[in-house]
Amino acid sequence: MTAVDQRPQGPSTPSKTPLLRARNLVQEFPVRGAGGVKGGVVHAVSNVSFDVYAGETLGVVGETGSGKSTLARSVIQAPRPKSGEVEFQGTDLMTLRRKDLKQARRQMQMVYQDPFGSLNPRWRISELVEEPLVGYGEGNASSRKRRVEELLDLVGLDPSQYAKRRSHELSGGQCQRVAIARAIALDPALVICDEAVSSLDVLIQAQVLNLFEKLRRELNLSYLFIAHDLALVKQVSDRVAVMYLGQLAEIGPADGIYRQPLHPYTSALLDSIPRIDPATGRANKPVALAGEPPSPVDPPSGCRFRTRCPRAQLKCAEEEPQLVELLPGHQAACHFPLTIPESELTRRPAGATQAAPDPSFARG
Ligand SMILES: Nc1ncnc2c1ncn2[C@@H]1O[C@H](COP(=O)(O)OP(=O)(O)OP(=O)(O)O)[C@@H](O)[C@H]1O
Repeated sequence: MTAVDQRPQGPSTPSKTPLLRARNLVQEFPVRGAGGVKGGVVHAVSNVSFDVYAGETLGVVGETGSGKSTLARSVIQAPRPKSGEVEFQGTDLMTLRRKDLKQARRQMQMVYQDPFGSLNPRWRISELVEEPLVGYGEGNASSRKRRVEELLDLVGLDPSQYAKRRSHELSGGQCQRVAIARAIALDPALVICDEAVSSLDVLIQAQVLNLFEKLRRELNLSYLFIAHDLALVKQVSDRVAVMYLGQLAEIGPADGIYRQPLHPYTSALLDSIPRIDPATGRANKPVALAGEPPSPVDPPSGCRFRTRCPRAQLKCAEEEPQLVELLPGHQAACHFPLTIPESELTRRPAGATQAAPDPSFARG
């Protein structure tokens, strides 16, 4: 993968040094066959590189099983990736010892999908929010009590009403606010949201997304925001990374990705959701993405998307496409990217043409 500068462009550029720098991340899991016999590996994340800048939200989208959660867990080294580089606030996480990793993890917190499952039902809300502070030896009982009240206020839960309750007395949205209070308790720089609003209904989703945005402004947070819902990711992200079968298909400014997708996979994903074309203002007719992703145990040679790609040619089976910057700050890994207007073109990958595709090469 070409390690080009992924700095976000334009006036919203929050900072020039990446807060998080991931390069060529690889994560694989052994597969057990019948009787526990070793049977190959799941290529869950293969050579993924990206940056997250201070104050920005990088959205990560892709079908189920594309490796989004594994990518997030690889970043926080849980478990450590098989290979690659992860640099956070200038520190190489891959070589840190357990004790130092714990310190680094103060600054990188996760919010998960299941708001109920992530909270111990026997504990009071105040104890749940206090737990990370206790775990890192922060303050004393009275300073922690004040901090817990401040945190509950920050996430929109009145401490006098909620501190003494338990999670089963709260709604899904309120539980997710508690999970967010826990995540920000130690003043992190990065919060990784793994489908953090996916289980909430639309109205509550909007409220929790507003909360994320408010916290980003007030606490100068950065987010790695993982979701399979493209519309939702667009709403919150400065930039978006599109994953397919463990690899990045495309990464770029959110507006660019949605207005001018370069990778046929991104385009197919966008076609599969009801949306308004920003250029024409017209609603599309959603078209389901054909076929199933191939097995990550035995991914296709060359481009992993070629078996479902209407533009595939022989080259796609023979050569793995590298991420190449085709528009400012906008990269795609495709030998035959979608047409780019001449006026917007920055650089074409060597040998790529816009020739008519031959789908007969789209074989598994
Ligand atoms: N611990 C594990 N052991 C074996 N395989 C795993 C493990 N964790 C993930 N995988 C596999 O790795 C691939 C990527 O999974 P991952 O959960 O990262 O995808 P995802 O994009 O987050 O999917 P979803 O949207 O469904 O959460 C899948 O094929 C999954 O089955």
